[in-house]
Amino acid sequence: MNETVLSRDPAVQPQSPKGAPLLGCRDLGVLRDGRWLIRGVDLDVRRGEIVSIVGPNGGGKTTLIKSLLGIMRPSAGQVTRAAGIRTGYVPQRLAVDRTMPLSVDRLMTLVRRASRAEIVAALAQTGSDHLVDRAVQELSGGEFQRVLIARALLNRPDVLVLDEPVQSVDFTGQVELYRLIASLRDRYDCGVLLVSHDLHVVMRETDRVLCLAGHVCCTGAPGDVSRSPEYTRLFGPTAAETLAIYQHAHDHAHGPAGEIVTGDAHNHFHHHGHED
Ligand SMILES: Nc1ncnc2c1ncn2[C@@H]1O[C@H](COP(=O)(O)OP(=O)(O)OP(=O)(O)O)[C@@H](O)[C@H]1O
Repeated sequence: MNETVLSRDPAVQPQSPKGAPLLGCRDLGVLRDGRWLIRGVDLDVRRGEIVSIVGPNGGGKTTLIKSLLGIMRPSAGQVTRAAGIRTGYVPQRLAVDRTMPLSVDRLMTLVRRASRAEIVAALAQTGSDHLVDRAVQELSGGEFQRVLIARALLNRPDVLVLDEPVQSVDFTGQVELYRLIASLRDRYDCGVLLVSHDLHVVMRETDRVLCLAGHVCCTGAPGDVSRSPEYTRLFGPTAAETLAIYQHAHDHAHGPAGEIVTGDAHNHFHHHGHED
């Protein structure tokens, strides 16, 4: 493992202290085709913390991170970004066709140039340097995700943004991947923003959770987590079986677009509320 190749050069960019806000938004909204995909979202990712965005399909998780990264244009509110920070992004989907012949080495440099030494060093950070000459289409789901994380590390990010990093990975692999992400946070003292469908594995390594269903349903520390039938309905029975679930009382419902619906909430998309 070569720490020096990827280490930050303080002469080039002084690092802000732990806890310093790096990336976030205020009252962020994205309107497309007359529909608010997300609305009124406040978020901060600070140096040294892992923030997880959870929520149902179509809840706007990808929309939020793409807006934070400048890939999608917000329609309301503000993105806040500390001066000079670098981001590393592990997208949910890659524009490259995984069935096309492509080596890991080449995949690593599709978006930004890097030397062979830098590529191998980045891969080593995710325990995948032995894969450098392999064909991408031969990789397992877990190996592929590790390579993508290594690729994001090439940018020496202050904030690592991962959109569903454990997709196509089995349960044990998911635990290992989240441990890896936590160890990268410790090693680089970066902030981490990650998206997940569910709560159960992500909770073990996360500092703060934001539940997004068009708007922020709730946000807080995983220490506040406990079981809740409403969350079981939202995230499925696995979440309830494997982990305490985010603590909040449930007092409203959301319609299909995430809007708050009052009245007979049980007939709606999901039903929950806030303690705070
Ligand atoms: N550019 C766009 N124009 C119009 N609608 C969009 C656009 N991008 C996303 N959407 C819609 O916005 C909603 C939120 O999508 P998004 O991908 O952000 O949700 P998500 O929470 O990441 O979902 P998933 O968990 O399925 O990945 C969806 O209904 C989607 O179809």
